[in-house]
Amino acid sequence: MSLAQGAPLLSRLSVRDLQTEADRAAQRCIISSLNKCFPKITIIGEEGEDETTVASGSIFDPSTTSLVDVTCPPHLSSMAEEEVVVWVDPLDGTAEYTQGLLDHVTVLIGIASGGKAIGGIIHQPYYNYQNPGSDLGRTIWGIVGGEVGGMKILPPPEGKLIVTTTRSHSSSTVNDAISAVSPDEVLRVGGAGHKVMLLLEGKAHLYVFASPGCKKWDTCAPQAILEAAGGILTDIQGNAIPYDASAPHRNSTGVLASAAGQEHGVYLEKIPQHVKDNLKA
Ligand SMILES: Nc1ncnc2c1ncn2[C@@H]1O[C@H](COP(=O)(O)O)[C@@H](O)[C@H]1OP(=O)(O)O
Ligand SMILES: [Mg+2]
Ligand SMILES: [Mg+2]
Ligand SMILES: [Mg+2]
Repeated sequence: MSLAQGAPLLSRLSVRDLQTEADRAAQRCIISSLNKCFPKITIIGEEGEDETTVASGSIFDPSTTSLVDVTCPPHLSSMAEEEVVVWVDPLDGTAEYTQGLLDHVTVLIGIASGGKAIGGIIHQPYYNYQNPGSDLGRTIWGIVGGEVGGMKILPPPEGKLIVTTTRSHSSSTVNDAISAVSPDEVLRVGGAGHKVMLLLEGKAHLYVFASPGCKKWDTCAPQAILEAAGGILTDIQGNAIPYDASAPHRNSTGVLASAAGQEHGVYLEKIPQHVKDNLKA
């Protein structure tokens, strides 16, 4: 089914946390398909486990895609299937999706091993939806220590600082962290996947989110692609985010991500102590 078909069937998990039939159907499709091809991996999806046992009807076969032609970096080539943890966000940017901001929506599949993000896919189903005649949708992927594909990586403009952050989960702590880095421009857009894509496309230098709202399925795929492209994603204290299967789902200490070539450590030092203290693990 298309994502748009799910829009009317909206559930409300909390005032700030929505779920649509599109979230549930996309997760059923992705997890059924991955389970079929890779029965020994651990898959953790945003929308819970009970939804994943029933196949949605459309199952994809990864062996038919061009990704199988990609050379695996040597440090990953001997990994056992059992070591792999896949974090699935079937629809990132649900709030924006329900409001018709379709280009903020992404599908995130993050691959981890040894607690680290090692690979990721960001699918942006509605890319170009406002440009009739252009190809609709795009899929970006990356392997840490290997290649990035599906888009041209561009550097952000020099001589200014553009920060991207949440548009639907703001707070005074979120805003204090942004002010502290003195941005020239702030892009408030939806979705963790979409914001990291702005870093990859050279439209923003930094992604600042001093809030516990993001989860591992929001950051695993974007982090892997960003790192493959030379960028950095940590929590707001500068610590690595753990992606092993027993890690808490919530990124309780926030997110700071920087495009390739940016001084991640310098921006971390600018985040005020009261913001860091508000986001204790
Ligand atoms: N307070 C929150 N409650 C639930 N999900 C959140 C919250 N804050 C962030 N998220 C998730 O992180 C993503 C990025 O946040 P934001 O767009 O606010 O920057 C959101 O699209 C949402 O993912 P999802 O849409 O998959 O539920
Ligand atoms: Mg959600
Ligand atoms: Mg999400
Ligand atoms: Mg989601």
